[in-house]
Amino acid sequence: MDFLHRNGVLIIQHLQKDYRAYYDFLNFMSNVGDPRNIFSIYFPLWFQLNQTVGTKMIWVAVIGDWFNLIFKWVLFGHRPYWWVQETQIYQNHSSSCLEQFPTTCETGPGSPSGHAMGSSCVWYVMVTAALSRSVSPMDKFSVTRHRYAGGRGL
Ligand SMILES: O=P(O)(O)OC[C@H]1O[C@@H](O)[C@H](O)[C@@H](O)[C@@H]1O
Repeated sequence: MDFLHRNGVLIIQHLQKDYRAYYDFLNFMSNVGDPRNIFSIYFPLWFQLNQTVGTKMIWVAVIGDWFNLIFKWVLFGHRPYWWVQETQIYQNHSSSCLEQFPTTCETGPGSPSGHAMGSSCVWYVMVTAALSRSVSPMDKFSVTRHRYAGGRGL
């Protein structure tokens, strides 16, 4: 497991150092996808616009959270932010310093990340809903054009 955590820390450091310029964008994406928005914003909003998408949203929240809870019980994983402080593998106090953010200050088991699971589900439902809304008018147009061309024997 130490191998996995050590590489996780390296990846976090790489992201925190080399992608600092994208901080605002990544933070925005993370906040928009925050699963807590499902109940207060996305479900009521999407249910008015499209009941199927609204229902999908609520199922994603319930099933996703349930799976995350089960996985957390089974894996009971460390969080990188406390693992770097406690592990003995870094010699002479050379442990890495990781920057913390309000969303990473959690006290429960860290693996798998509920935020990552929830956000990807939220983004998946919203992007597929947006794509199907934008693709449908084009499909209707091409079907109409095909029929028109067929009717004229073209
Ligand atoms: O399991 P993680 O990654 O710490 O994320 C859990 C947290 O994810 C956040 O997105 C939710 O708003 C919190 O309610 C939740 O506790």
